Amino acid sequence: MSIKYVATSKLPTPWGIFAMHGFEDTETGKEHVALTYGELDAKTPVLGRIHSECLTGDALFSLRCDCGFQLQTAMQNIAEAGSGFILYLRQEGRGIGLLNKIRAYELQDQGANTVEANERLGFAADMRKYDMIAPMLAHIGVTQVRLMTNNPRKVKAMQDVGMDVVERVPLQVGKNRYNEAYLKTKSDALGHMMSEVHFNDDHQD
Ligand SMILES: Nc1nc2c(ncn2[C@@H]2O[C@H](COP(=O)(O)OP(=O)(O)OP(=O)(O)O)[C@@H](O)[C@H]2O)c(=O)[nH]1
Ligand SMILES: [Zn+2]
Repeated sequence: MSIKYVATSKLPTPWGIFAMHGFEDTETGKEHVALTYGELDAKTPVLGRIHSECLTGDALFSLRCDCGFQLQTAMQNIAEAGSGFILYLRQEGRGIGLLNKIRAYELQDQGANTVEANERLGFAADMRKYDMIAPMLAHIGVTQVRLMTNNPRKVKAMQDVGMDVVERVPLQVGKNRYNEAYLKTKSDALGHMMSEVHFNDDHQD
């Protein structure tokens, strides 16, 4: 793993002006982004999120998952807290890539769940790696984190690279009729920590 810092710019958003730091993984060619807001202090726990790319949810308004809702809520929470970070990791589809995720969605349209679909395509349920987070967090000066996630593997990934996860902050948003089964599978088969949540909207067919 070789992560190279490339450049930093401003990123104005509906929630405030973030700084956007670009990184390149020179082995895979993947381009990752860290967003920071406010002053980050290595001696103080910082509110943050590790977010895996989901083109469909983050950019195309898909209701099949909760990704876009989580990203927006995380950015809003950080702005309200006055400081924080988001690592936006380019590992679409839990690491299988966009086109394989569309293949997996096709199988899900025929009745498979999110884990079965991956496995039928010859992939593990979750192919993500988190070894890029250590150099990215070192660059932005974060060592203690209040991590917004429901995924215990992300907490472990941070601890494995020496981060102090002082708190896990649940991030349960965006439940709707189209992602209800997906969220249940995340909880039942992928180990996500989800309590019963109410629907956030009532989208009709
Ligand atoms: N293979 C596959 N990937 C999916 C599917 N639905 C969503 N994804 C991907 O799952 C990933 C979700 O990432 P995150 O939101 O960072 O994380 P998470 O593991 O759900 O954990 P949280 O931090 O609790 O949100 C993204 O890479 C999505 O593209 C699916 O049905 N199949
Ligand atoms: Zn998604």
